[in-house]
Amino acid sequence: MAVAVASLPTPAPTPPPTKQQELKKRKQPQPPYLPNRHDYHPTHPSLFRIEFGPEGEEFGSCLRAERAFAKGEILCPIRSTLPGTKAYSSVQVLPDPALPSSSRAATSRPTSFTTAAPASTRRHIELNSDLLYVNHSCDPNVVFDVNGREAEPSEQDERATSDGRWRVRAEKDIAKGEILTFAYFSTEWDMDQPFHCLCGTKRCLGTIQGARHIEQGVLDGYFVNDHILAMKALQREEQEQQHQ
Ligand SMILES: C[S@@+](CC[C@H](N)C(=O)[O-])C[C@H]1O[C@@H](n2cnc3c(N)ncnc32)[C@H](O)[C@@H]1O
Repeated sequence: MAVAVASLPTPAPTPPPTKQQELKKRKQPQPPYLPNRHDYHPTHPSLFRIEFGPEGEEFGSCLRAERAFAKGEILCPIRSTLPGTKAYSSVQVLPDPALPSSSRAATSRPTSFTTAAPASTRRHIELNSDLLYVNHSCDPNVVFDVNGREAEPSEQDERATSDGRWRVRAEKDIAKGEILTFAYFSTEWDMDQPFHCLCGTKRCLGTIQGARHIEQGVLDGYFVNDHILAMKALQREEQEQQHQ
């Protein structure tokens, strides 16, 4: 039976979705490392473990320290990573192609999580471990130092300190049970999925979009990786040229 359209109440206009709602609706690509909360085997059991958020709540999980760490201590090398593409789950380790072609500059960008780019040319990597669950904070307690090169898989010592190898380092004294956080803009130039930061610290910068959107003076207060510093220098040069 046909419904008389004129008899239907006029629907209230629907407000346009907020950016946050848009992001939530967007289908997330699945990172290669996705632990099963019901059968979880920590990748670094003596160092940290995932605290899973409420089931069904996207991004509600975090990583907690399993023991105390002293400021400056290496928590672990970053190794056994996989090639990635720009995504909420990946970490940028080389500059963007349009930006300075330093000796570490990459070739073309990988197009999927599993694209087999040689390690020396990967611009984004998937951590492929519980480190994926380190949230962002504007006052972080660890740094992801991805200067140099990936730590060797053969390194047996979880806390190897060899220079020039990627590692996670304590930025402050960390107590057992503390949530581990790093500043995402210390690795990311222009993030795939900006988000409204909920770190709740006095230093909170609000929306986190990557280093491209942060003043150098603010970045000066943080550990920032070389590829970000290089891109920041080029950005300044370009801005100066535009003002001439
Ligand atoms: C690599 S995941 C980190 C783990 C994530 N919490 C989870 O449960 O899968 C990165 C995403 O976590 C969320 N996130 C991380 N730090 C955050 C923060 N300080 N405030 C709000 N959301 C955050 C964002 O959605 C971000 O895109």
